[in-house]
Amino acid sequence: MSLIQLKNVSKNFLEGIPSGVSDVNLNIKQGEIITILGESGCGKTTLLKLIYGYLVPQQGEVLFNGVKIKGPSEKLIPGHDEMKMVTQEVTLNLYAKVFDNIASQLSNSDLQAKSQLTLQTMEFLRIDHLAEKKIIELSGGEQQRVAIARAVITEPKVLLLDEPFSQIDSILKRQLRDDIERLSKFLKITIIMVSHDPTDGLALSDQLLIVKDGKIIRQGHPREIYLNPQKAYVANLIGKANLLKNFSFLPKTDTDFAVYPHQINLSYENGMANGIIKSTHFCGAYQEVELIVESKILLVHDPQFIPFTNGELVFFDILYYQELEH
Ligand SMILES: Nc1ncnc2c1ncn2[C@@H]1O[C@H](COP(=O)(O)OP(=O)(O)OP(=O)(O)O)[C@@H](O)[C@H]1O
Repeated sequence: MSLIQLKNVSKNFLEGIPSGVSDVNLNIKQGEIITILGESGCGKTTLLKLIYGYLVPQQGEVLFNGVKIKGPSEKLIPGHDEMKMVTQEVTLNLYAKVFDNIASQLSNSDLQAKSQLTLQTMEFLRIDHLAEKKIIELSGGEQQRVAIARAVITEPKVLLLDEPFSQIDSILKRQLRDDIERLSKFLKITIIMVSHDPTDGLALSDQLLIVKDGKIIRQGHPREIYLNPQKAYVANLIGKANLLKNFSFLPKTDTDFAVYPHQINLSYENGMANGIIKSTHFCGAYQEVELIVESKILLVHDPQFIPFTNGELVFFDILYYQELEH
């Protein structure tokens, strides 16, 4: 059975103009990690707030364990009791210590147990060394972990994270990804997060939800969606894919194709077609090359770091591509 169900849920902020989300159907099982992906303004945060009970749908219903979720006007403190939401805004007490910020979520009925659980939670999120520091003295990434610790100390069934990776560098990202996985695995918390960076979602999630213009247009395992994106929007969102349409080197067909930048091979010697180098940028594991082909730009990831010069003629081969649906 689903832990959370959205049935034909719509929330429109502006009458007559599409905004928010419309006609969303969704089932989330306990213990899953879900990532909501989509371009800016497509309705990701609105979806999260509807699940939490911060917003009330104009149509349809949101159920938790089969029971309709109450909206903010029906509750003293808005938000479902068995869920916790961590947003990008700092909701911590900036001038209080880390320990106190986290412990404040627990009652004072057993002070020893309160202290012990706070310590355990800090250890789990690897912030115990920060216990005596004030929030204002922490980096954005450290504050993020404190906010998560504060959210999970009361053992919610669901943790909603709005852009958890937005403030942190790539090393901390790995650690936070690992923490999120451990929260899901060991504490069995269902995690629903919003991200604009597809790599976070691809690495972590049991399910990706791809949102466009307020609608879930695709839902499934990251691997399945990556290998068969079906739509240009999806392919571009999750892998910066090039849309292959009306190129002379393609077979004459009505079908459009998407090709990820690493699926194009560049060479000076030969290839299926040629193009002109527009730019190259070093990106660490590869160089990102913009290639002008028949007046359009193809984005290519070249792991060989061929020392191309702008304006040069080069050949390319497409190693593999994905067929798109109409
Ligand atoms: N309180 C509100 N009043 C009016 N319009 C709103 C409100 N909240 C959101 N919207 C509009 O609804 C749409 C979806 O907003 P939402 O914040 O859910 O998008 P998002 O996908 O999370 O965007 P981003 O990635 O930029 O945070 C946007 O067009 C936004 O302007």
